[in-house]
Amino acid sequence: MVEVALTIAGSDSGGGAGIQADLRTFAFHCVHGTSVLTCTTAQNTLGVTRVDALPPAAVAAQVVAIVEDIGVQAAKTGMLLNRDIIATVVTQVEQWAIAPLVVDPVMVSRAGHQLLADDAIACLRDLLVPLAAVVTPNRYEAQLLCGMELKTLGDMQQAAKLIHAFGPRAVLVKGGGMPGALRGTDVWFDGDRFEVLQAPVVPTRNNHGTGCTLSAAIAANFARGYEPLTAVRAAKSYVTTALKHALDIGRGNGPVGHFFPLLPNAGAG
Ligand SMILES: Nc1ncnc2c1ncn2[C@@H]1O[C@H](COP(=O)(O)OP(=O)(O)O)[C@@H](O)[C@H]1O
Ligand SMILES: Cc1ncc(COP(=O)(O)O)c(N)n1
Repeated sequence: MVEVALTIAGSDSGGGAGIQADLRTFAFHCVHGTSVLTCTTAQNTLGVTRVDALPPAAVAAQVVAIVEDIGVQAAKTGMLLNRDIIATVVTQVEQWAIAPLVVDPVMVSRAGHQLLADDAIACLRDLLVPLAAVVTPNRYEAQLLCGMELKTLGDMQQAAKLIHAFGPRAVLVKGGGMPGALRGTDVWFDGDRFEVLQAPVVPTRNNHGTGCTLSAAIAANFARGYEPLTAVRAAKSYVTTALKHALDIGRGNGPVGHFFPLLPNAGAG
């Protein structure tokens, strides 16, 4: 049997993050990737210059086309942009019982461009996050979701607990935006136990798409039947290796190297 995963996310014209990173990650994990596009971004390694939303009806129609015919074993959400798209995604996820769902609460790009409207944060938190098997905020997203500043490992743990209270089955607070050694450290909380997932810090500026890749890898591992924490550990290990083989392209933050074993001249970036 071929496992199928779904990504509901935005397009990154530069190919480093968003739908493009998700589909490469699914392919690496030998999972068939289906995709629901929410918006296009004109984007490269330096930043985002334009964002265009798809009509909510177009988002809904893509979901229907996939689930009515193909079916999915797991899904993830990425950039959802605005309240109308979030509401549409919530309706579709509930109607078709799409699960397990990984929610990557994408809000700001690596280069600081806002990817989610201010008035959509509460909507994401109250309507979509409770449907998640795992929600994966980075430092800034965690701060916006729970209203506290994250500076230490203890802060990451407290934030994970606060975000868990919004209703997801588990929370992974990611450390890519944290200072020092915490940069490679993520905190898992499932309501029962905390786990600190540590990886050595990879010294590269080519880190575009790390969060998208991580959440897509978790979804791919879910599609393959992994238990949640096992899926997350394997996904983190994949992202660390992909970061080590990041691509030194463009003048800004290059993308992680999704197909590192196949790269003839894979460098550390
Ligand atoms: N320089 C780095 N070295 C090692 N791991 C990293 C580094 N930067 C990010 N990560 C890891 O990549 C994953 C994505 O995290 P993060 O970069 O915070 O997400 P986002 O792209 O959403 O901001 C996490 O597992 C994080 O620990
Ligand atoms: C379409 C899209 N989705 C998500 C991100 C976040 O990715 P990153 O945090 O690596 O910039 C992005 N930049 N663009």
